[in-house]
Amino acid sequence: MTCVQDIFGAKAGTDTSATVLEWGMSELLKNPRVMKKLLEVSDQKDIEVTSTCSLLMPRECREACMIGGHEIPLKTKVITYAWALGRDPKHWYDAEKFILERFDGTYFDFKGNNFEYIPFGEGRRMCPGLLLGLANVELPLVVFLFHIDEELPNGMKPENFDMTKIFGATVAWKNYCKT
Ligand code: HEM
Repeated sequence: MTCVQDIFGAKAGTDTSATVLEWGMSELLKNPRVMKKLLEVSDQKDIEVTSTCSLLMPRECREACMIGGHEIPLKTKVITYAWALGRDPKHWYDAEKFILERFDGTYFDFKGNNFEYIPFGEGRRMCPGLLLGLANVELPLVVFLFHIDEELPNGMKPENFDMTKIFGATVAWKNYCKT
């Protein structure tokens, strides 16, 4: 059962938005092409950015079933690995690259209808904070876009921008404190 502590204390409502925001800003700094394009379109339409930052979604089987040829008994705990789904080359070209245009003209949404991309989970236990989470991310990101210099400081090159990750329930920046 979800409780108030889950929302405000135990990070579901805070770490998630902060993580998406951090990675969104980092990806934009690392990919000047995307940043430039977003700046161009930002006057014309709303900007929508989501990302898979909660990686592991546990479920318990209500009935025995088969998954990928494996028999899964009743009450087995199964964990959906959202990170791997979002990078599966069966569904995504150049999956490791930050290409926002990949969603142009596709039917994908992020509301749990397409299992290839489930940043907010899916089904009855999907994220109840979806709308607040979007606002938490989109508003600061737009402010960031309007105020950021397109170039990195101190002659730093986008290709040297360190994006090393640490995997847990969310993805953290490994070298967060290093400059
Ligand atoms: C961009 C921001 C956010 C992302 C990417 C995100 C993502 C997720 C994901 C993937 C899950 C697991 C869903 C599943 O198991 O199917 C989840 C659950 C949850 N999220 Fe979020 N979330 C975000 C923001 C928020 C906010 C702002 C709140 C509350 C204010 C919130 C509250 C919760 C709660 C309470 C759950 C547990 C739901 C349950 O177990 O029934 N989330 N979130």
